[in-house]
Amino acid sequence: MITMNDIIREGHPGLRTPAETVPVPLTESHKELAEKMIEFLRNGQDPEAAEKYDLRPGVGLAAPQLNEALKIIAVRTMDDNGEPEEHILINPEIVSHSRNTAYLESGEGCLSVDRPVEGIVPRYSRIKVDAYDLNGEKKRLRFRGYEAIVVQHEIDHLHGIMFYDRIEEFNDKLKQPLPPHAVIARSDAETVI
Ligand SMILES: CC(C)(C)[C@H](NC(=O)Nc1cc(F)cc(F)c1)C(=O)N(CC(=O)NO)CC1CCCC1
Ligand SMILES: [Zn+2]
Repeated sequence: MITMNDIIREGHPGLRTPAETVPVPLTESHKELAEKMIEFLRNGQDPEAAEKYDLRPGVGLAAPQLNEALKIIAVRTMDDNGEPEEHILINPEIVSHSRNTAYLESGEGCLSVDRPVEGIVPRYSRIKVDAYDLNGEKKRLRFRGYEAIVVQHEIDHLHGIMFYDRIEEFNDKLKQPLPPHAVIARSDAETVI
């Protein structure tokens, strides 16, 4: 099983290595890796397992964080009814997105970053993603709200992009604040304008 020791931290070149497209249908070993990634998120969100194996409560994980330069991401968030929603996305591509942007009011963190980094991370409010599932079936998914932010954070890892690469500085030259973004409260993950 994956534990925090398997996750590489900032400074490790693996986090800046662009991931390779995964051959479809998946090899057994790539399927196994994807399943271990989603299991890591399940364990991290189970208080007992998280305590027992000392896991951070992950909502998303990208293969490069395991020093595997492969286009595989796993996402596990709660839907509006508090039910877990899991996605394993192979070779995910954002094919279209909203013009609107959104961000988490409390900023973002990362399983590969062991320090708090202040600042807002602009994301698209809604995205359309083409990807393959574990069985090699092609699918087109739509994400919005908190889940869209997690998926964008993970797809960034496939391109060697860390969340803080996107933190905008207030444009002090013009002394103007950033253009209006929809703010997503971490708790209810509803878009609050
Ligand atoms: C870095 C860490 C803090 C562990 C973050 N977890 C997280 O936000 N958990 C969470 C959030 C809630 F709103 C409610 C809840 F129950 C648990 C996370 O997994 N990631 C994923 C990651 O590092 N992927 O590479 C960071 C998130 C920041 C924004 C999107 C993903
Ligand atoms: Zn991350």
